Amino acid sequence: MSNTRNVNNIDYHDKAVCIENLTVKYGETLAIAGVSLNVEDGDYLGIIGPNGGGKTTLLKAIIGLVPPASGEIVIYGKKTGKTRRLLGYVPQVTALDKSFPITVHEVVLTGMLNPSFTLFHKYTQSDMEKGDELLERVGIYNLRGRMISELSGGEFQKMLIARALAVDPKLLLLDEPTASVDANSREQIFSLLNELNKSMTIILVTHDLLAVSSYVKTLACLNGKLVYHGEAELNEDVVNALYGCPIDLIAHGVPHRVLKKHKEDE
Ligand SMILES: Nc1ncnc2c1ncn2[C@@H]1O[C@H](COP(=O)(O)OP(=O)(O)OP(=O)(O)O)[C@@H](O)[C@H]1O
Repeated sequence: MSNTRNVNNIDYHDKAVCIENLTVKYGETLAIAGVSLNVEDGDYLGIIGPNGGGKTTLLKAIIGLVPPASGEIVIYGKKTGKTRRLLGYVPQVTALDKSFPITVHEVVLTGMLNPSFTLFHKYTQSDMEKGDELLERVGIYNLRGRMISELSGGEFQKMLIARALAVDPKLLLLDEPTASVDANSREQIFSLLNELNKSMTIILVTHDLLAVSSYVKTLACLNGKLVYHGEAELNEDVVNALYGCPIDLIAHGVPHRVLKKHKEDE
């Protein structure tokens, strides 16, 4: 993938994400191995898999936060490192300090900063207005002056989505945006993501298997390597390869048990 057209004559500008044979290590720990994955422009991809399966690592590699040990990633025809203005990122909330003394509006404004900003950066009036518009868009304008320590889980996630939208991304990446949110906020977040998907590609890492069939367009299953990539309806073999145990899923909006019970459960 040294240029934007490979031997198969695929134009990488047409794709949101092209990942070829990606391996990422942390020291001696192999986090993901040999992952190849193409994401179409306009897709809404869900990534699922067990704890430690490499989901967060894959997102971080796409963003350029962790370097590949081998393999290549191209985002809308650009190599990682040159894609900042294309990407919006909603990290796992556990990676953030909720006690930091900052308001909701101020957090959203930080999404507009580029890496060369100084401590004395002054936002313009249009930055301030854009911050307000983004808060309106995610439905929490009324909370603009509130300290982030005083937000519910759902409000916090909506604020992070607003911040990620500050660069007007073509690709929005979210790491478990419905973790620790109530059922009502969960619905609101998925409805917001559906709306956003009309104008941007979305990649969503989730443990929320209920969301998988109901909301996303395509699905990738990661357990160190890519076990499955395709339509958003799982079959027994894939779930078994991923989790190796019975698990509740929603298919066509109807809860059912995808795998047979373990012998000891009977
Ligand atoms: N900073 C790090 N240093 C060392 N090892 C790491 C680091 N981050 C992740 N790992 C390891 O890499 C592997 C993949 O982790 P990763 O967080 O990507 O998985 P995940 O699928 O997102 O897990 P979870 O569902 O629990 O969030 C795990 O073995 C993890 O322990």
